[in-house]
Amino acid sequence: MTRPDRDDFDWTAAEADVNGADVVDIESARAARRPAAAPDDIDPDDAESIDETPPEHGVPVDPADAVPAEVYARQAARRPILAEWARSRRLLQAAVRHATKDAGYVLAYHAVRMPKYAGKATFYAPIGVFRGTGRLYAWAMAEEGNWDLRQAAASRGDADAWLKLDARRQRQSVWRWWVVGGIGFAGLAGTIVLAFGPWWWQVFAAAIAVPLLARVGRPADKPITDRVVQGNRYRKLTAELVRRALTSLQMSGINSAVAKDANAISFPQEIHRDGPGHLAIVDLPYGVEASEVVARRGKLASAMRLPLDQVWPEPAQGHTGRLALWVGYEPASAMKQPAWPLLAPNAKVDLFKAFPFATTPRLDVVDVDMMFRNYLFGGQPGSGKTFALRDLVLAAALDARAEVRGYELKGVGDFSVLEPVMAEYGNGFDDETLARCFAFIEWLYEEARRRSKRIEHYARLGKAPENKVTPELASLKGSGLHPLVAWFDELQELMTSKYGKDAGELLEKVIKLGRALGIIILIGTQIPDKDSLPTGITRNVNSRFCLSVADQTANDMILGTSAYKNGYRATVFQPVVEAGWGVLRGFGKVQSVRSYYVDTTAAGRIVARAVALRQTAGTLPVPEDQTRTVGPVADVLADLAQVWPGDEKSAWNETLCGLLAELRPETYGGWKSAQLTAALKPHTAITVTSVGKRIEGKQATQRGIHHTELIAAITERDRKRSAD
Ligand SMILES: Nc1ncnc2c1ncn2[C@@H]1O[C@H](COP(=O)(O)OP(=O)(O)OP(=O)(O)O)[C@@H](O)[C@H]1O
Repeated sequence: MTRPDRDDFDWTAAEADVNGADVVDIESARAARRPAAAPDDIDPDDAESIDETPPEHGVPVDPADAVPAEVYARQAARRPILAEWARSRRLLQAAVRHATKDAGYVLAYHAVRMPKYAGKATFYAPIGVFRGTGRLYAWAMAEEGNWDLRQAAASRGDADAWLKLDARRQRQSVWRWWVVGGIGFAGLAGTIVLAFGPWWWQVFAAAIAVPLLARVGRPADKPITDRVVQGNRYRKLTAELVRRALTSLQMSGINSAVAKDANAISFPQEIHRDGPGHLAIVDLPYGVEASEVVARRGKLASAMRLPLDQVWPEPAQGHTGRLALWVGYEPASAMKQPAWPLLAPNAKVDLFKAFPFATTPRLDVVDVDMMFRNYLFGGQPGSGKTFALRDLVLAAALDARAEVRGYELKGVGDFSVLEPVMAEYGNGFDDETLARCFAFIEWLYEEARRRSKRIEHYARLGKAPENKVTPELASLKGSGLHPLVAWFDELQELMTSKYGKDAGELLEKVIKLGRALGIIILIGTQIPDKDSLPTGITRNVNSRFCLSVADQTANDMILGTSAYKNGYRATVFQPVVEAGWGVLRGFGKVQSVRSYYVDTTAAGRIVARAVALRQTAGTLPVPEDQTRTVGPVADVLADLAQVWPGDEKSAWNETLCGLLAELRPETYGGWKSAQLTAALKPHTAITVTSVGKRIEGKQATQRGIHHTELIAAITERDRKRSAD
């Protein structure tokens, strides 16, 4: 090594520095600097094969081994072996159904145009004969093969080259003429055979030959068959379409996030086929809730240029920002809902088991059961709640054990078709019907009390292990624990009448008490506010079906507090147009479903079957006898008259309750003044009022009734009975 010749350099110090440093082998140092991964396939001399990815800085914040392996395994998104639509019977069926439907459509489309096609084909076929012959001749002459070369030789005046090229053409043409000759001979033979063969041979040959010749003879821009116009029947759901739709909702949370990061809307699963449509699971930008998108269903449909009932956004499982957007191949209104399975001639219902009640937008069947449940149906006029409620009553009719009683307080007679199987039925909103309905609720309460005693008895015998009605007890004749289905349509009519307050309180008690005792309450209401539907009832009902409603308050009255906030919004349905659609809650996943549509004729068929079943089981109610078997209300007037204290003109309720309890402790035991007031409500002749009395020289006032009014009520009742 030559040292630089500089006089002022301290060589001794420099040597010492170098001695202190590590001496490194340059090759091994380079090797160490290269990335450890895949050292074999990197050629150090080839710059292009060197991995230039920047080295990772530090370890991951949450090292992989800190998360349990099984959690990782659960989270690992494996791609399915089979396509989503081929993995389940249901999806496969839906896909096949869709394909068949499409094929059927195309077939039908062409079938009706057959005469037109036949005319066109007959017109073009002769042209095809000439054009085909011309083409065959040109092919046999093999003129086209080296035409350009021969032309060039001719223009150059190169006779030698031209002759050689033409000889080549002739050679090619020879075998082609043989082929043409063969075809001609076969054609001739075929024609002779056809001429002498049976007629259908000729038809068959024409069916093949005419379209082929027409195909050759038609101008290139005039196809024989019409185009099957698909229009925008269905728009395939793509990530781009979903992104565009979501950003068109003008939601600041989405738009600002997407402006910063185009991938702020992500898809944890690929968009896949699901039933007759496609499902996109979407992770919305941070902080945006799926419910906010659900509320904008109309805008979403507009952004996709699709009818409203083709677009079904729902909150998805996982987190509140996950949206399940299902888009059908066609609008739900165009998809034919299958017939209600209970219309089948041998369908029966066991109220302890689930039966089909509705279908989802994907046409999956949704089953419901009725035992140990109370139902609340709500929706604005034309939402389809009466029809939905009637479905349940029809199902109940098909269980011969069930006793069906109910009132429709609209007065239209939607349920009159069920009259033959109902032990009690009222229709109307006049005072008398309302009074009967109220008396029925009181009877229900008494019935619940009676049933609780019966359950206690059977529990002691070991026949009701959970102190609940069992299928065996329900079937046991004389147990008095058979399913009792009590339905009320347009209950708001009763709740806003003078009976409302007491009826509400009693019905709440029945709902709470009766659930385990086989009493099933079904309520339909149009105005779900707290005057029309006491909160005590809405709170205690465990199965809810909210059809089209106008606002959030109504929605949450039916579906429960926060339902609207959580994205379960029946406000998105339009009355009449989307009749029967609603949000069903209480059966696993909260979802939008459409109740089966059963018109009155079909309902009549079910009732006829229910009558037959009940005749066999001996449970068909006697039409004339619609009175309840046991009921304090029926006898309370007579009982009061019997216990009336001497010739008093008026009496306090409290005194009367004590006397009634002495007369019939099993019925009146524990009655308070308010209960007597409620029991007397149906009898308009009696007014419970303040009655003053002098007791031991002191004046005291309490609620009570007058004897004259009691007598008047009895007279009126007797008059009505004889008139009936
Ligand atoms: N599941 C359904 N599928 C299709 N159409 C339905 C369905 N249910 C009801 N409809 C239609 O909607 C109309 C209104 O239904 P329904 O009488 O049950 O409404 P409603 O909510 O009870 O209205 P209102 O309070 O005025 O009585 C019915 O005449 C029927 O044609």
